[in-house]
Amino acid sequence: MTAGGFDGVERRGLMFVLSSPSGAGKTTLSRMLLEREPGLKMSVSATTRSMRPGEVEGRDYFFVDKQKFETMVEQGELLEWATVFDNLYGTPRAPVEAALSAGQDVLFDIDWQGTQQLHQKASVDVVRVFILPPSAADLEKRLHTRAQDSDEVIRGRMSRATHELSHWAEYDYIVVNHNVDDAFAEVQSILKAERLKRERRTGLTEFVRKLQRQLEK
Ligand SMILES: Nc1nc2c(ncn2[C@@H]2O[C@H](COP(=O)(O)OP(=O)(O)O)[C@@H](O)[C@H]2O)c(=O)[nH]1
Ligand SMILES: Nc1ncnc2c1ncn2[C@@H]1O[C@H](COP(=O)(O)OP(=O)(O)O)[C@@H](O)[C@H]1O
Repeated sequence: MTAGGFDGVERRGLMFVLSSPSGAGKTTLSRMLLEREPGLKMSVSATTRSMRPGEVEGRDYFFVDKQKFETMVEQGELLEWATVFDNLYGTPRAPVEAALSAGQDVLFDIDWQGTQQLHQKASVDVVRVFILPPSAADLEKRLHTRAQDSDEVIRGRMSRATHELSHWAEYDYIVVNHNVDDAFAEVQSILKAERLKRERRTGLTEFVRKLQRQLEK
């Protein structure tokens, strides 16, 4: 799991997790990160929920039925999985392992249950970021402006928000999404700083040795 360091120092790939109550802005921030951050690949989850207008199979999710999802669980094909809003969601293992071994970082839009499972499996490689909405009224407004769910589904998402929120303290970083450009800048800074962490930079010893040899000449 060695990522080509952008400054010539090899490092281990990391798993960058964004969680939030539904509607706080994870999908928006994920898309911005993927557009602007080279070396970052989205983990596309499998889900039993139905496709929303505008969603694309294989880009937003792999849409599967319950039977197929259960087979994936039985065959150990999922790195983590959980039930959210009465639907099943899970992270296919193979693409994550392939991306990490090809030297890429992986971005996850998963809930607190999945984050806990990933952290148990690979704690040092997992960076957990929780996105907060500025207020409950903003959250509800965003769910309505997204215009992809019925009023009943939105009510369900709002009532679940309290539960999702209660897990905020299990995360390494908290970003309040008032303004999308500011929130994006914060998330991007977290990624940049985490990429520079000494413990991930497997090539540092060799790099410093080389520097020392140069200095001794
Ligand atoms: N544990 C887990 N949660 C997931 C996965 N994929 C998506 N989720 C979470 O499921 C929740 C519902 O996702 P979705 O139906 O797309 O609605 P959204 O909240 O509007 O993005 C969100 O909290 C996602 O982060 C996954 O593979 N594993
Ligand atoms: N800072 C923001 N201010 C206003 N609207 C936002 C902001 N961030 C996201 N949105 C909008 O809120 C809605 C929900 O955002 P989305 O990224 O789909 O949230 P999530 O993936 O967390 O459910 C979308 O319509 C999105 O364009």
